[in-house]
Formats: sequence, structure tokens, C-alpha cells
Amino acid sequence: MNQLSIAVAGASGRMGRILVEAIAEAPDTVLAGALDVAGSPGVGTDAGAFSGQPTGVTIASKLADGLATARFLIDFTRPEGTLRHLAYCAEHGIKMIIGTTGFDEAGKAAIRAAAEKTAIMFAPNMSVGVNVTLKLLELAAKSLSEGYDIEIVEAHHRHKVDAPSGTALQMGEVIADALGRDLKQCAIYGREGVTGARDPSTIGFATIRGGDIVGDHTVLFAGIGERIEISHKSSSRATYAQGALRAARFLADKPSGLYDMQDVLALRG
Ligand SMILES: NC(=O)C1=CN([C@@H]2O[C@H](COP(=O)(O)OP(=O)(O)OC[C@H]3O[C@@H](n4cnc5c(N)ncnc54)[C@H](OP(=O)(O)O)[C@@H]3O)[C@@H](O)[C@H]2O)C=CC1
Ligand SMILES: O=C(O)C1=N[C@H](C(=O)O)C[C@H](O)C1
Repeated sequence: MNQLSIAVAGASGRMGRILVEAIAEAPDTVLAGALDVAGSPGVGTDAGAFSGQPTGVTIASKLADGLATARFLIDFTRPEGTLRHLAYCAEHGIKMIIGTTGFDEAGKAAIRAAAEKTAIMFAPNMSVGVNVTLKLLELAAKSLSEGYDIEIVEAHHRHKVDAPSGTALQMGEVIADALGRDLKQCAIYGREGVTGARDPSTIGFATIRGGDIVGDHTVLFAGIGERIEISHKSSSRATYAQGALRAARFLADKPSGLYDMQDVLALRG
């Protein structure tokens, strides 16, 4: 079998460790490299050391070492790390699966530009369930466009550094698009003090951080006399890792371009 040779960035992070395991377990993928940021305690150790299953691949900090034989890079790190990896991958034709969240507009523009040189799958949530939920939200928003107040509530573990989550923002964008609104104009990120009555054209966001919550998202469509709640709850990061591997298989025969999980799962349209 022609295995997909995949490198993992942020290999000693929460997602990186699970990805290393998932790649080792899948018969059609092989770990071709592992990266972490210089100074990270994982650098110089075997990428499988965390799970007690050595891979024979040492975590490198130099991109040329970690990416020497990789055709794909799966990157769940931080925006500044991903943007550094992006430039290298675009130059060397390495396909990228980007799960990192928290990019500003300039970062997103850099990803779009790099996708002219290599194939990139960029999605804030790679679980099948969340991506199906996005379709449900589109349908709900179109059907409940009048008389329902829309609020998005997300909860994550205490270590998460960006808020609202990338998934919550994508949910907001899907809903705003379905309603013909611009999320930049109608999003309300938290409330405090005398806020006045709710403006019906807004989409509200609320963020909870605590403990080991893997990732919960609920969208409320609150009307008079009823409310609809559409929820997704992740109980394991393995679902994101499996989504990332599915994305690598999808990209294997794709030309340069920017793709997302709706493309991978054939949910577009
Ligand atoms: N799309 C999806 O399905 C999902 C997306 N995510 C996103 O993935 C990202 C990572 O999440 P998680 O694994 O929990 O985070 P962690 O903090 O556990 O892991 C991040 C990894 O990236 C490394 N890193 C930090 N800064 C840099 C840098 N500048 N350059 C290169 N590497 C760097 C960290 O090294 P060190 O520890 O030494 O700082 C660490 O190994 C987040 O943006 C999160 O929102 C998470 C889950 C699912
Ligand atoms: O940081 C996390 O953990 C997660 N981040 C992603 C996001 O910001 O949406 C996806 C998932 O919710 C887990």
C-alpha cells in the first residue's frame, strides 16, 4: 500500500499527541516527521514517547528536519506557528491540514495566498458531528429568520487560549450568511452592565472555560413560547484527529487550493 507520509506540528501538544497515535494506528498513513517549537520539552524526544509507543521519529524544531520526507503537514498549534509552517509548505509543495484557531484577518489572508501554491484544508473543527451541525444550523436559521433571538454558547477546557472558539465563530458565520447578515456587524461578544433590550438583528456569543471540557457548542434560537437548542458535545479529541486524517486522504489527489471540512465530507451545497 502507498502510505500517506504525514508530519505533525505541535507534536507534544494535546492534539499533536493524539494525531501521532492516530497516524501510527491507521494502515494507510505513516508518521514522516514531527515538529515542535524550539525550547519545547518534547523536542529531541520520540514523538510516541507520550503514549509509550515509540515511533522512531524524533520531534524536531527545524522545519527542514521535521518536513524532510513529508507530503502532508497536520498543524494544530498557534497562529504564529502555523503561519511560519505555511510559508515553508507553500514553498516546498507540502499539503497542509490546518486545525489551529484564533487567526486574525491577515493570518487568514496568508492562508488563502499559500493555497495558490499548495493544497490546504483549513477548518476550525474537524469532527464529522460539528460539520453536520453546521448544516442543521443553516436550515434552522433560514426557517427561523423572524422572531427568534440567536445566541451561541461554547465551553472548553481551562487551557484554551482563544475565545470565542473557532467553531463558535464558524457557526456564527454560517447563521449570518443564511440570514443575509454580516457577522462583523451583528456579533455581540459578551454583555455587562445596563445593556438595553436585545437588538433582534444581533447574534450573541458566550464563552465558558473550565476543567477538562473537550468542546461543547450550543446554538439557541429563542422565540416567544419556545426555544430550539442545537448542541454538539465532544467527549474525545480522537474525533478531530480522525477528521484530520480524512482530510489528508481527501487532499492526496487534489491540486493547489483552499478546502474545508464541508468539501472533505461532501456537505457543501
Ligand atoms: N480544528 C479542530 O478540529 C481543532 C482545533 N484545535 C485547535 O488546535 C490548536 C492547538 O490546540 P491544543 O492541541 O489543545 O493546544 P496545545 O497547547 O496542547 O498544543 C499546541 C502545540 O503547539 C506548540 N506551539 C505553540 N506555539 C507554537 C509556535 N509558535 N510554533 C510552533 N508550535 C507552537 C505547543 O508547544 P509548547 O507546548 O511547547 O508551547 C504545543 O506543542 C488550538 O488553536 C485549538 O483551538 C483543537 C482541537 C480541534
Ligand atoms: O482548543 C480546543 O480544544 C478546540 N478548539 C477548536 C475551536 O476553537 O473551535 C475546536 C474544538 O472546539 C476544540
